[in-house]
Amino acid sequence: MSKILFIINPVAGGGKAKGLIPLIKEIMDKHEKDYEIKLTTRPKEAINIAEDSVENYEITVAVGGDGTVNEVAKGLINIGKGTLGIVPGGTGNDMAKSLGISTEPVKALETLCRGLKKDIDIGCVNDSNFLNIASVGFDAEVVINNQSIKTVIKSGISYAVSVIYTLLSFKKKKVKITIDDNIMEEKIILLAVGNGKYYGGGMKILPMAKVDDEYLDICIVSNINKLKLLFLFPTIFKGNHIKYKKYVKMYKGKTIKVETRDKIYINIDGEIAPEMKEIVFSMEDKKLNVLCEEK
Ligand SMILES: Nc1ncnc2c1ncn2[C@@H]1O[C@H](COP(=O)(O)OP(=O)(O)OP(=O)(O)O)[C@@H](O)[C@H]1O
Repeated sequence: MSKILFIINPVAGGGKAKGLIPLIKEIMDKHEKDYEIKLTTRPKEAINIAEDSVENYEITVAVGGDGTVNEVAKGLINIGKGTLGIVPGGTGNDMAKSLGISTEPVKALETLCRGLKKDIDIGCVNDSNFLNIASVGFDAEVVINNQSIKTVIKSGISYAVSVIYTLLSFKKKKVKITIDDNIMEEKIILLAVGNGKYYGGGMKILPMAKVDDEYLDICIVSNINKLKLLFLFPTIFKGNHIKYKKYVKMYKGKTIKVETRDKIYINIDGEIAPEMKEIVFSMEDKKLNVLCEEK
């Protein structure tokens, strides 16, 4: 029988992940699973726990939000072994959504017990890996602005305030984009590249993306004024922005290069990387094995 390790981030979702411990025990005992639970004590510790666990546990489950999933995945990718499971317990659970894993903990735990696995693609952006989405432009600045805004506004409204603030202060970025052999010059609002569909807490920015198709999906938003952007923004939640072809262009590719003289930041699975002038998105040769809802 596969041994399962649950790595729980006790602060994820404001304590929601930690509150799932009784449910995890109940469902694992019901299915007579051989499992263990470990709690992280500090940021990034999940990477080391995952690295150390692969020899003894076939399945390592991240219980938390996207930050916890990324850390556990990083540990497994570093060692090149093991299977990742996810029980969503964070405020943002975009990776789970991109994999079709339910954000309802009972369903997510049943998915684990069913044991369906698939190998998913691993994205690469300069020297970093990403599983879900890496992006430049508007949304990266929203994340940066939200870091200071949320110190003043401590509720969920801080993100909406940050979107409006960024909309007012944002300057379009002049970039040269090369998607495989296709070169274009654009003044972009944003460019998102990914394996998964969802980011930013449930926005379906790449509706056609498949985590295992060995292609990166690309969304470029350009040629749009701020007022129209304000109306376009809510359509991203359901993936309807792709209908507005004058402003939103969708591509698939293997290698995407972005060059600019402007100041741009990258949002890599929700973490902001320092400013860069040249960004190359590509696909790793290796894959990550995950427990999922369907093959
Ligand atoms: N014991 C701990 N104490 C404090 N921080 C921790 C601990 N364990 C993990 N972390 C950090 O908590 C952060 C948030 O985790 P995660 O994204 O899973 O939760 P979240 O509630 O969805 O967060 P967010 O509000 O950022 O979306 C991660 O950056 C992780 O490194």
